[in-house]
Amino acid sequence: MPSQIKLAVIPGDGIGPEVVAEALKVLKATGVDVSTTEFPFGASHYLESGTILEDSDIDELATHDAILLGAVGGDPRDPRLTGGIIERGLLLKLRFALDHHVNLRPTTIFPGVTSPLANPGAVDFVVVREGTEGPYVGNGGRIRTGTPHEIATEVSINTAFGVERVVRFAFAHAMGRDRKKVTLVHKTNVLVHAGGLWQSTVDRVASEFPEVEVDYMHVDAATIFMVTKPSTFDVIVTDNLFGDIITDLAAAISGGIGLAASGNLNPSGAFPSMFEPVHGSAPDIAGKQLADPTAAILSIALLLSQFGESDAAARVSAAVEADLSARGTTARSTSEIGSAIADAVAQN
Ligand SMILES: NC(=O)C1=CN([C@@H]2O[C@H](COP(=O)(O)OP(=O)(O)OC[C@H]3O[C@@H](n4cnc5c(N)ncnc54)[C@H](O)[C@@H]3O)[C@@H](O)[C@H]2O)C=CC1
Ligand SMILES: CC(C)CC(=O)C(=O)O
Ligand SMILES: [Mg+2]
Repeated sequence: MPSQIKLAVIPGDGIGPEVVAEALKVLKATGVDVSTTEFPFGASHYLESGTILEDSDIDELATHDAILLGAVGGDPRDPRLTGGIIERGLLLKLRFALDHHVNLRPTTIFPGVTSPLANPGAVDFVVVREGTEGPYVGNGGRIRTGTPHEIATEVSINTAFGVERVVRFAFAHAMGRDRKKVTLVHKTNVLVHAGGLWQSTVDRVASEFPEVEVDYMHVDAATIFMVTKPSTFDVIVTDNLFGDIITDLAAAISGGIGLAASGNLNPSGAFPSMFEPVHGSAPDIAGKQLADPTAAILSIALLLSQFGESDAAARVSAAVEADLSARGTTARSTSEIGSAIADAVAQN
């Protein structure tokens, strides 16, 4: 573990800078020795400079111990930003280049938080989403464009190597949890090729983890059980696309997208891991101090845990829990929430 954590900070677009500012307040309040370097990448930087993320930028980011990212994605009405040019050229490019093959997304209902579910029961699961493969790799194309016979493909990539390493991570992660259960979420009844690889990999890896209970659920059914009986899940392992979709649902059932933290992990440590809220740049509320910074702040707790700073991580989580319990109905700005949590961390 480094004596000082060198953190690269990419505030990004929309509410990204607003929530990152609060996350950094809280990080500072922990007293952990962290140096921060801010990078301007995002939609505005692209519109000003014409570049999104150069290879040299990645090299520079890779000299850091970790990355904190707010969110990226510019004004959806701007024709220069269509096709997710920033999301793909910045966020996905970074995840791929820095080999963030584990996208860890914990889901829990904190005390005092109201879930929209009628009977939430116990909600405490973590989604282990594959982060470097699936249909997000850009393997596709369009032919006969502009004709009624246009063909578009978006081919999902699933390698034995890529699937096995994330499945292994999920089982190892389950071993550190009370319930020790892994559920593969996929669509093996239709996506038989990719699904077959995922299922056979889970079966093989499972034999090395006899203490772990293994389950399978089709992704459509998983969306039912996440709402009707979320206690079904402990560790979910799934591909990049399904993981993206079900973690927004997971965020919603646990009290809101503004509470959902994530880590894009490179477990080998060869590259810096990247911590970010699950949400996007939320252009509908950007610039108004309406965003909940809790997800970004909880991403700091994940970051601190990753660096063995378990005491500081626990102080951040405890301060968030206390703040959530006391929220009531009084509206507070992004900055007011961040300052309250930072003050609580500093006092503990
Ligand atoms: N990791 C990233 O950088 C991500 C970027 N995006 C990008 O963000 C842009 C907007 O995407 P959307 O699909 O609208 O998803 P979004 O997550 O930005 O917003 C969905 C809804 O949740 C609300 N919301 C999001 N974060 C919130 C917070 N912290 N507090 C309170 N409310 C919050 C928004 O106001 C909006 O109503 C797009 O350009 C998209 O591609 C989307 C998801 C992840
Ligand atoms: C914007 C996408 C590239 C990513 C996303 O929605 C996510 O990682 O949750
Ligand atoms: Mg998403």
